[in-house]
Amino acid sequence: MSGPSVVIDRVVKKYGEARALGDVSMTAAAGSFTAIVGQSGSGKSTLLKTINRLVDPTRGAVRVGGRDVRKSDPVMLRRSIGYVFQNIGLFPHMDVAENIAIGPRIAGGEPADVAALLDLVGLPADYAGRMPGELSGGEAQRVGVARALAGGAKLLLMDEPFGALDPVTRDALGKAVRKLHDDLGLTTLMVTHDMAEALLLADRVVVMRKGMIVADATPADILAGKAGRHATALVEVPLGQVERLIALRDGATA
Ligand SMILES: Nc1ncnc2c1ncn2[C@@H]1O[C@H](COP(=O)(O)OP(=O)(O)OP(=O)(O)O)[C@@H](O)[C@H]1O
Repeated sequence: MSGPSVVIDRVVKKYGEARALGDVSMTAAAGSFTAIVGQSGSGKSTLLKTINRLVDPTRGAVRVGGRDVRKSDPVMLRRSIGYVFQNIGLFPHMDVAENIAIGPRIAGGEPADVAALLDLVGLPADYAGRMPGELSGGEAQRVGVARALAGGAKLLLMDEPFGALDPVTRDALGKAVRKLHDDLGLTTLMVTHDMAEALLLADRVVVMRKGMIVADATPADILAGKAGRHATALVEVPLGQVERLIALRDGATA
């Protein structure tokens, strides 16, 4: 069974007079991988947080699996939704196993299968006994993903999950998360600043600007320039870099 669909239906979020989201609508199909990109302050994190009720919209509705999230208790809702963010915030005084298992333990549900979860995120079983201070940034993010999935969540929200990592680790972790998404049949929404990462990992890319969605298209359509000028402008940056690198390589080998 795949993860639930997510529907954002004409959502507005105001902080006082400031409008972080203005009449935003989108649908993430069950089992899809959606990337949300856009400049700093465009509303990406706010949009993601309306799904697990860390933010309640001023107007509009959010539905997960067809159910309005306002009908769910926020704590129960968050237990059913995995959430990974930058600098994941592992508990420093607990070892990796305890960090992964904390959600199900507090909820009083089935204990987490720590060994299976470590395997799922590509960490050796003996990492269970390590303390967070003994992990690299990439390893800590892997533990964060394991913790997010420990309660059996089929919906995964990720907010700049690889933001603090070097490009090689970032690429490896991106591929690992995409594989996990496919193997477990998750629905995944990932906020990222990085258009190249979004294009390479997601089925669909949503571009935000000033609290609005200005493009919503497949990577192929965005790369073909069919998704409007804002999306095209964001693609030109990585494509331009690739072209310059290739020219540099060809110049060096000529
Ligand atoms: N709790 C809050 N109180 C007041 N304003 C807020 C709050 N959270 C976000 N904002 C404002 O809402 C707007 C959107 O913020 P948001 O964090 O969603 O953007 P973002 O696209 O995720 O940015 P970044 O990429 O920098 O994380 C910004 O102008 C921000 O200052």
